[in-house]
Amino acid sequence: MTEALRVAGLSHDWGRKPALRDVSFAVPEGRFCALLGPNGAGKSTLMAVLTGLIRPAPGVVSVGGHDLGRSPRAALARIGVVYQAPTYDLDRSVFANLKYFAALQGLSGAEARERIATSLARLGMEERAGEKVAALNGGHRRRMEIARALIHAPRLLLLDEPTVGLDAPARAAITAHVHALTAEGISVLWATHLVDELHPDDDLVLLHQGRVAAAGRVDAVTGATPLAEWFLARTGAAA
Ligand SMILES: Nc1ncnc2c1ncn2[C@@H]1O[C@H](COP(=O)(O)OP(=O)(O)OP(=O)(O)O)[C@@H](O)[C@H]1O
Repeated sequence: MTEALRVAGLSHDWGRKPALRDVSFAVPEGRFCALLGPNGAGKSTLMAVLTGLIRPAPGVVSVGGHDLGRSPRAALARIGVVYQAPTYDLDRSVFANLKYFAALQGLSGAEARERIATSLARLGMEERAGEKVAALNGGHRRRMEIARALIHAPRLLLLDEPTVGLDAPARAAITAHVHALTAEGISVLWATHLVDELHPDDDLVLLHQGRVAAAGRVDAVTGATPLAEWFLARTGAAA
């Protein structure tokens, strides 16, 4: 199977504090991979490396066959990112927010409009294009950010705890929308500490104290044990 992402032997220290230790895993094309870990496990640090904020050494991170350390531009062009902290202009419309991002990607005119419409439709947000972001609820704001991350047609979508602060129905809707993207061949790496966001046939990378503590298909790695119980037993964290 072709790989959308490969991480091989990644370590990172914040000063003298180790945050990631020899992290290795792969996300095949068209798969939803949950990066599951309790607070402080290293999820955001890993996302910072994958999005180029911390540059990895050559040979450590490969995106669709492009080495992030050697060819960051080619690697990053294949990635869409939804950061943990929201980033949008509240006083402008959904369309205007996406148009601004499209322009940053070098897209304009009819092509930009078409990409914006397609991206919003994927998240069930086409009806809201003309609404001011300030008028949207938290779930719709997040869906707008996910649509925005898809405008440049990335093959890999990275999301860092995208449902933080949302109520249960909004979390369920966003989780379902992002799972559905894999049917189009988009690969997803979804950082979370909430086990109910994972499906049994998803891939899972369990990060604990900066190390990969388990990896594989959710149902295969957990066996007969409920995921919440399995997670608690391995990390001591409440799910
Ligand atoms: N900018 C930073 N400077 C110093 N230490 C940091 C920085 N960012 C993270 N750390 C430390 O690195 C470790 C991993 O943190 P990280 O934020 O990557 O974990 P996380 O799994 O994303 O946790 P959370 O779910 O709380 O966001 C923690 O010990 C944290 O204190």
